[in-house]
Amino acid sequence: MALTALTMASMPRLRVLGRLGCLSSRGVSSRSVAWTAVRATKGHKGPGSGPVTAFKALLATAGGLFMRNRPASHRPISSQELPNVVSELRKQSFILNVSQLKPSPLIVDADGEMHTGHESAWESYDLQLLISGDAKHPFFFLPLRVRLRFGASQLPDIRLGGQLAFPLVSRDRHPPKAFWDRFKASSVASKGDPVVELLRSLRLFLLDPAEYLAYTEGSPEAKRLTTWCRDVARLNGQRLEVIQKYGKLVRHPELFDPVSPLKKEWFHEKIWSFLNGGTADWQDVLTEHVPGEVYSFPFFTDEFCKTLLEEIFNFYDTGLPARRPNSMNNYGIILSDIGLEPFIDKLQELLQPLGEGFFHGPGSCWDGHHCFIVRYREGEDLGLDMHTDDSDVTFNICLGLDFAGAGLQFCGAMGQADHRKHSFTYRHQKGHCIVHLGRKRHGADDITSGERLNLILWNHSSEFRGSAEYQRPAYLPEESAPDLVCLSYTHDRDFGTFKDYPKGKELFRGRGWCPPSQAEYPDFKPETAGGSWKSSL
Ligand SMILES: O=C(O)CCC(=O)C(=O)O
Ligand SMILES: [Fe+2]
Repeated sequence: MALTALTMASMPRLRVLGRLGCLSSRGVSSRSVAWTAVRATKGHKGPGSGPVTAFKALLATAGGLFMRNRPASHRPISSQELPNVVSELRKQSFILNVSQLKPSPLIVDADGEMHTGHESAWESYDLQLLISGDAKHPFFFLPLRVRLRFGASQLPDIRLGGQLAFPLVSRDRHPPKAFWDRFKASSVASKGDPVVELLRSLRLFLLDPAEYLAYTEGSPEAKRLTTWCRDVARLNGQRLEVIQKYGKLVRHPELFDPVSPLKKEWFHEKIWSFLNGGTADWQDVLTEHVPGEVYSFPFFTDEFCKTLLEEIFNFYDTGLPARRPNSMNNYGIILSDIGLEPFIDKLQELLQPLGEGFFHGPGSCWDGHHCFIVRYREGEDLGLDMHTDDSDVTFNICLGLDFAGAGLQFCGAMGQADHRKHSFTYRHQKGHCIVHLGRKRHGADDITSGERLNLILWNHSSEFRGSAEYQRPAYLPEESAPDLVCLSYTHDRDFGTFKDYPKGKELFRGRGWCPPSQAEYPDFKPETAGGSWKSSL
């Protein structure tokens, strides 16, 4: 009862979050959106108010199910039925975990506008599940995260989490039309509990799409599917071989368990309590460095940093091959490539309320991630050029070791007039996490001594990526020449106008794209082919 009352009382504030989120797709920067959203709750002095309440509301479950009435033709699963659906799902042995039902934090409509579940035409609720794979399957051997969204249509919308290593599943994470057609045509759709049957069928489809879809042998669809399955198996082959080999050599097996929850003792007490419904004010737990844009907080304990580093060094010692996290990083490793995908899933789930609270839109409904270790030391990578991340929201956690230098420089957000204006320098501290939007320009100064390893978690939201804000972002002209610290030799067209290229990076000259021509500042001068513009005078 108390939970329902609290949730209901907080809903007008949630609507504020949502509406501002929509405005942002019409040009108001998401930075003012997130900050206003948090600030909007501040002046209100009544009980159960303030940012913590806003967070709690976001965390709250839909125990009370305050759905609006719908016309009968549009209510195949009524609000009264939803709790039964959830309890049926909880009884299924192939479903390893079922979350609480909660109002959809973000809905992107056909025009790309963003809404909350409470603003959409039909109230909408989300449920997260973990469905089991098959230990002997060539690629579906780890459990898979699935999000069900119950809304206006007869069956819930489905989005798949994880690595998307499945044939026929597109980048927006929806099962293909062929799956839905087959399911609706099959007799199981009308038997038993339709949602349980839907998930059972989804699992069968993911395990063996050819068998499930039963295309006529030799037909064009059957041939296309065979090729697709072969490509997926080939692309995943080496990754899975490494995971299986490393599975026998791991140092800390508890990190690899797909189902057991994260342990409280791995995390700093305050952030653990805050993320798990504690009563602390967010300002007591987080430091806001750039209003609405960059926050940090103590996250992993020193002991857990040590545990993670032991695992990482243990992997390096095996000599097993590892893909590099991205083109700018030569010594890191991708954590899902060594079998830590379930650990990252759990980390992402733990951190989701922070994304939702601070970055409505890019911080909502995360269903994908790219998580990796970056490593800097003498003779290897020393620092990282200015860049934006291919992430909606990034968490960056320092694991150690001892080092000096390595300031993390922040500039503006891509597409904003201050994109290349310096905003803040962060000093990494062991166990602390810094969080920012992926589109915020940042880069790491060179390490001057010692060795640094950080865990970087890039979060992706396929829901947000369907929005106009993501698909058709505004790109405003820069107001004036960039700050020197914000220049990127990899990306900028005027790097050589202001600076000499670092040794070994000269090949980037003339390859930059930033700023695009329509966003040049007054008196913009692109670099010349041979050297800096100044030296060619
Ligand atoms: O080294 C750092 O702290 C920053 C790393 C980073 O921004 C990245 O890998 O995308
Ligand atoms: Fe980055």
